[in-house]
Amino acid sequence: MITMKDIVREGHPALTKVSEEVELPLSTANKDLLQEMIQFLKNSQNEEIAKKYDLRAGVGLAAPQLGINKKLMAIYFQDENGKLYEYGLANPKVVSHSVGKAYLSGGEGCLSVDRHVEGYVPRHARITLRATDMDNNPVSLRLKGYPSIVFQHEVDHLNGIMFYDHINKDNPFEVPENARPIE
Ligand SMILES: CC(C)(C)[C@H](NC(=O)Nc1cc(F)cc(F)c1)C(=O)N(CC(=O)NO)CC1CCCC1
Ligand SMILES: [Zn+2]
Repeated sequence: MITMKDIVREGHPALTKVSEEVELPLSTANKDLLQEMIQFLKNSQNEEIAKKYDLRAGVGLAAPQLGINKKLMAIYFQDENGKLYEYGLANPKVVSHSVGKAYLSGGEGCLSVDRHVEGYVPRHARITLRATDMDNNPVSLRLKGYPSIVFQHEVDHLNGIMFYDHINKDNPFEVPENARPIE
């Protein structure tokens, strides 16, 4: 099972590399990896298991965070309406996005960053994301709000981008042009 010791931390080269697209249809190995990544997120949100294995509660995980530079990412969380987002995705791509921006009013963190980095992380408010899921089906997701932020955070990892790369150096809490806060 994946635990925190398997998650590489900032400074590790895998986090700043552009990852490779994976061959389709997904190999058994890549399917198993996506399944393990989703299981980590589920475990991390289970109080008992998280306590037993000292896991940080995570909503998304990208393969580079395991030192694996493949375009594979896992998402697991429920939005404020209780809608479950459970995805193991290969070769995700943001194919279109809104002009408008959005940011989490509390800023962002990262399972690979063991420090608090303050400031707003401006992202696209709405995106359309295309990928292949674990059953080798093409998926096209139209996302907004918190889900849009989570997916963008993970896709960034596949391109070697960390959340703090988006924070305005001169004024971390500057509200980006036509951006809206997500509470
Ligand atoms: C870095 C961490 C603070 C652990 C962050 N969790 C989070 O934002 N909140 C959270 C977690 C839960 F499990 C349940 C819940 F309701 C809320 C997170 O998982 N990530 C994912 C990550 O590091 N991926 O590489 C960071 C988030 C920042 C914005 C989107 C994802
Ligand atoms: Zn992260």
